[in-house]
Amino acid sequence: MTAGTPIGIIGHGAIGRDLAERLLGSGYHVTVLLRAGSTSLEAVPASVGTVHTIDALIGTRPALVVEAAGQSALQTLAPALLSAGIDVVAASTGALGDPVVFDRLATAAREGGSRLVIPAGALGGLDYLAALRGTAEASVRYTSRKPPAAWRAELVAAGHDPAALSGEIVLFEGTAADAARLYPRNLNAGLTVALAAAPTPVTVRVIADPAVALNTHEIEAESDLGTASMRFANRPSPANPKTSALTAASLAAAVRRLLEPVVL
Ligand SMILES: NC(=O)C1=CN([C@@H]2O[C@H](COP(=O)(O)OP(=O)(O)OC[C@H]3O[C@@H](n4cnc5c(N)ncnc54)[C@H](OP(=O)(O)O)[C@@H]3O)[C@@H](O)[C@H]2O)C=CC1
Ligand SMILES: O=C([O-])CC(=O)C(=O)O
Repeated sequence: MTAGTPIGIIGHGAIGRDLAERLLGSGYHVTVLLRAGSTSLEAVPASVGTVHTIDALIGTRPALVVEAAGQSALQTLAPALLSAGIDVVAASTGALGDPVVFDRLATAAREGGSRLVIPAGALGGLDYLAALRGTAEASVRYTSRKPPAAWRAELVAAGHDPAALSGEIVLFEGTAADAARLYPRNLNAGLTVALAAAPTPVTVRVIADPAVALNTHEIEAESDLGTASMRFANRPSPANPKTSALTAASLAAAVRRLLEPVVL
């Protein structure tokens, strides 16, 4: 990285704001894409550039762009960046559960000579899951376990009082794609696990658990190579309780990995 290397970020919410601070601190020049009239504009510091269109972001000639805005932003904005030869680091990986979206982005990257990068986000251990490819009898289970406060609306809709749960409630069990579609702001991590482990099948469970205080992600893998059990207990972002504070730190690590000469 040379000082002042331009980086783009889509979104300036809990993740985008934290990430921008981290990148500024490392000497990058940051430009944020926000919709005109967005309330997030108020919190953008003077040291960060702002643009309102994808063409204007491309015009800043970013070394790469990080999406931290939501599944629909990834789906609609990433193709133009990838086609223009700009690598995109995607936070909202859940959008890739739709095979049409996945193919559109993969085609844009192939044709533009760029890469769509899937970061670990709120998790870790993706290298282990990727290594299972081609291994017999492999299976992976991912469990998202968050405090009832993170699932207030869903619990009420299912007839539960979020403040009075005596034990865990399984809200969902099924595929990562269905989980990411049903819970677009909470279950990107399940799709990240599925992308890393593919074609190993992944079962996803979503649990509201009064016994946990943190956003907890559990990954269990079994195969001919052995077993793995990983657990990440993340503090929520102060700006958004659905989002783990780890996510912005993980995106900053992904930027370093892509732009610095020694790759971990
Ligand atoms: N991979 C992972 O492990 C994780 C992924 N995520 C993903 O990251 C996303 C962002 O999380 P978080 O920062 O907590 O969310 P926030 O709601 O705090 O912030 C979202 C930001 O994106 C902006 N935004 C939304 N849509 C667009 C758009 N089309 N164009 C430009 N800006 C847009 C919002 O501005 P405004 O609405 O004012 O326009 C806001 O600034 C989540 O929705 C989720 O998809 C989150 C946690 C973990
Ligand atoms: O940040 C988290 O704990 C996970 C999350 O919201 C997501 O996967 O979308």
